[in-house]
Amino acid sequence: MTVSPHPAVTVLAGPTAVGKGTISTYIRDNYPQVWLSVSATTRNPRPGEADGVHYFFVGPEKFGELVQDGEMLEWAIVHGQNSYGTIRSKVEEAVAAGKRVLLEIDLQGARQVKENLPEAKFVFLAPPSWDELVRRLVGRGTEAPEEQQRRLETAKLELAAESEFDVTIVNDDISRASDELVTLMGLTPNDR
Ligand SMILES: Nc1nc2c(ncn2[C@@H]2O[C@H](COP(=O)(O)OP(=O)(O)O)[C@@H](O)[C@H]2O)c(=O)[nH]1
Ligand SMILES: Nc1ncnc2c1ncn2[C@@H]1O[C@H](COP(=O)(O)OP(=O)(O)O)[C@@H](O)[C@H]1O
Repeated sequence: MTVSPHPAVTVLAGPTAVGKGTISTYIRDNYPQVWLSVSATTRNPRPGEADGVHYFFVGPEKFGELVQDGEMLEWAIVHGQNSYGTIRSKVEEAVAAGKRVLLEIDLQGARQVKENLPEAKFVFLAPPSWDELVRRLVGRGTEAPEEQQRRLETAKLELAAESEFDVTIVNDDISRASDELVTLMGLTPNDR
C-alpha cells in the first residue's frame, strides 16, 4: 500500500501548555486553506468563544448521545474534567470536499484516531525544553498551583509518547512552527 505523503487528515497533539491552542488560533487566523476541525465539548464557553467557531458547546447529555450514536471519531475526558470529541461526519464531509483537515486534540484522542483512521498524519508538538514548558504553563496563569503540578505529571507521560508520532514540530516560535505544520500538510504557507 502506498501512503500518500500528504494525507487529508493531520492530527496535532502534544503536552499541556506546549501551545496547541495558540497554534490552532494562529492557523485559524492566518491560513484559511486549512480546515480546522471544531470539536464538541462539555466545558463552558470562555469570554470571546463562539459556538461552532471554537467549539460546539454541548451539555453532558447531548455529548453522551453523540458517543452512543457512534458520531465521534474519537473522544476523551481531558484533565479529568470535561469531555471533548471530534464529530466524525464533519471531518468526513470536509475530506470529501477535498479539504486539508487539522485535528488539534489530546494524546488519548490521537491514539483513537490512529485506530480509526490510521492513514492520517500524526504530528507531535514539542516544547523547546522542559523548563520552557513549565514557564508556559505557569505563565498562562489559568490553573491553580495544585492543578499545574497535576498537569506537569501528565505532561511527563505525554512527552514520553513522542515516538508514537510520525513527526515532531518544536514550538519555538508560533509563526515558524505553524508554517512547518502547514507545509507538512502539503499546503503553501505563503498562501495565507
Ligand atoms: N481528545 C480530544 N481532545 C480535545 C479535543 N478538542 C480539544 N481537545 C483537547 O482538550 C484540551 C483542553 O482544551 P481547552 O478546553 O481549549 O483548554 P486549554 O487547552 O487548557 O486552553 C487540549 O489539550 C485540547 O488538545 C477533541 O475533540 N478531542
Ligand atoms: N512559541 C511560543 N513561544 C512562547 N510562548 C508560547 C508559544 N506558544 C504558546 N505560548 C504560550 O504558552 C502558553 C500555553 O499555550 P496554549 O496554547 O494555551 O497551550 P495548550 O493549548 O497546548 O495547552 C500560553 O500562555 C501561550 O501564549
